Amino acid sequence: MRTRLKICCISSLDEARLAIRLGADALGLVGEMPSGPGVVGDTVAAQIVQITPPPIATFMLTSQTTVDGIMAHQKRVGANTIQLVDAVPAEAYQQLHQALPAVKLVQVIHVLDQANIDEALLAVHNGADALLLDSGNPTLAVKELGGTGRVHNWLISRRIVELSPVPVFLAGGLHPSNAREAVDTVRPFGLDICSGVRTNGRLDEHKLTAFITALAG
Ligand SMILES: O=C(O)c1ccccc1NCC(=O)[C@H](O)[C@H](O)COP(=O)(O)O
Repeated sequence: MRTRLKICCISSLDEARLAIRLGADALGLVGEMPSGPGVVGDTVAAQIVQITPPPIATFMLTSQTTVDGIMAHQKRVGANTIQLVDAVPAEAYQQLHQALPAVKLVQVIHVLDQANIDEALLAVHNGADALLLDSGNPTLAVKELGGTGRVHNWLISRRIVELSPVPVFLAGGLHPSNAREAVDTVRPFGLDICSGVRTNGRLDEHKLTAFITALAG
């Protein structure tokens, strides 16, 4: 099965068009975060959603943890997928599904240790439609919720993929030189990439092409 590709931290219409032209399956639009380089304003994010054709998915990344906060963010952006980068209450998934039946929920799990395996399976049990395994650290005083450029323990991620009944994306420190190894080790449904295909903060066509080529090989 082809490994899907989500290009994250899309910061402009031009970056969106480039990612779409090169074959992205999904675009990531990073909302307000406690830390990290990839944030895009809600107005531009909403414009990117408008120009993105099907079947390409638009993932709105939110650090909101209340149903009201998440819904208000979704209303401003209009994406078809919500990526929850922080933990939310167990009941939030069903409440969001009821309020936004056409919108899919992707739960980020920041892989730090074996306990994240149970955390991942619980999120699926509670209603997550997919998982995204990343390298942040929500326990810090200023939370890291993504965009770290760091690789985590892929063997834990591999175990989550083996146990998960829903698709799992792998993120964190991916770049053209480790993309193939990541797929072979973890066997995810898709890869998610931000800093590894950027130069001076901008989406870099050459790096993205190299990443896609590595993935295909
Ligand atoms: O990029 C950010 O600033 C960011 C901050 C907080 C949450 C998510 C963020 N980025 C979006 C992503 O999901 C990244 O694609 C993912 O964390 C991988 O990033 P990288 O390690 O740089 O490829």
